Amino acid sequence: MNYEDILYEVRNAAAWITINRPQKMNAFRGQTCDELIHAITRAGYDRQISVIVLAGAGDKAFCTGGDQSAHEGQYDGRGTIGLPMEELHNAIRDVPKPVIARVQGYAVGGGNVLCTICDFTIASEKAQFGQVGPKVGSVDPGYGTAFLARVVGEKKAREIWYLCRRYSAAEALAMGLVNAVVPAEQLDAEVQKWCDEITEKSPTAIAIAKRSFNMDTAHQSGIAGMGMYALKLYYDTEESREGVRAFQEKRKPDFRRYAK
Ligand SMILES: CC(C)(COP(=O)(O)OP(=O)(O)OC[C@H]1O[C@@H](n2cnc3c(N)ncnc32)[C@H](O)[C@@H]1OP(=O)(O)O)[C@@H](O)C(=O)NCCC(=O)NCCSC(=O)c1cc(O)c2ccccc2c1O
Repeated sequence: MNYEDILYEVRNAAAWITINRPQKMNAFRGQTCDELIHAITRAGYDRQISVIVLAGAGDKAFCTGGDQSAHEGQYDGRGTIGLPMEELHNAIRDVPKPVIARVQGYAVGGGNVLCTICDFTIASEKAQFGQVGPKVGSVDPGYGTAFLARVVGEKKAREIWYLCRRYSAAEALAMGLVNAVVPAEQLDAEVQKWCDEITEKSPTAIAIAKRSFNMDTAHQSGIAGMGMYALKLYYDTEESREGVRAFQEKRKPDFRRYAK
């Protein structure tokens, strides 16, 4: 597969996969997800690779989730909602190698979900995290909600989703969403250090450990697949479209008329 939306580079035994859409704050469209699935699977089953790094190009954003300019009712790709999100999430979970999120800027919406699912997140002091779904007419009915609660606890996960606040790297570290925070200029060196430490270890032991960690929450994959059908129905409503329009028009959404 030729990549247009991502970059693929091998450094020592680490595959660095970078979302390369800085003009869209590294938001993903359908094609981006397909390329990410391909690259993660390629690295995951390449014997020369021991660890995968997921990154975003430029200074501003790791990833800001679904591309709101490629979103009208549903997104522009394949799958139930026009984005093969559940396949992408499963690819990160299923590859027998650790995946590290390298976060230098915004990890927002689906970008924050990617961090949540990755085995590790290493962040610059300038990174910011948060969910935006209920502000823009979206929600992740799978790992982004249920698995987030496993990572940061139920109360914090509900706060993150219901209030849609932004959290600094230090706050993310304190809540267990991030493994390490370093000054921006040390980020790549720190990530490479983690990669090199992993590379020294037994790949089979790590692969079994990863599967074993996944086992406890494996049912969430089924919930996510089913949840996509609910999300599709939601995306077809005026309530969801109001969220997307408000973001595009840079105004506050008016959701009150849809109160249940
Ligand atoms: C990221 C921000 C917090 C940045 O705010 P700031 O005020 O600094 O900058 P601007 O808001 O002015 O943005 C600058 C520039 O970037 C464009 N942009 C930012 N994000 C996106 C995006 N996601 N898509 C397209 N374009 C984006 C923005 O329009 C500006 O462009 P200009 O041309 O005007 O300069 C802030 O931008 C922000 O909060 N962004 C919201 C991002 C968003 O809505 N993301 C989608 C959330 S939904 C989602 O990710 C998602 C969808 C699904 O369907 C899922 C399904 C299943 C599981 C998970 C899913 C999922 O997570």
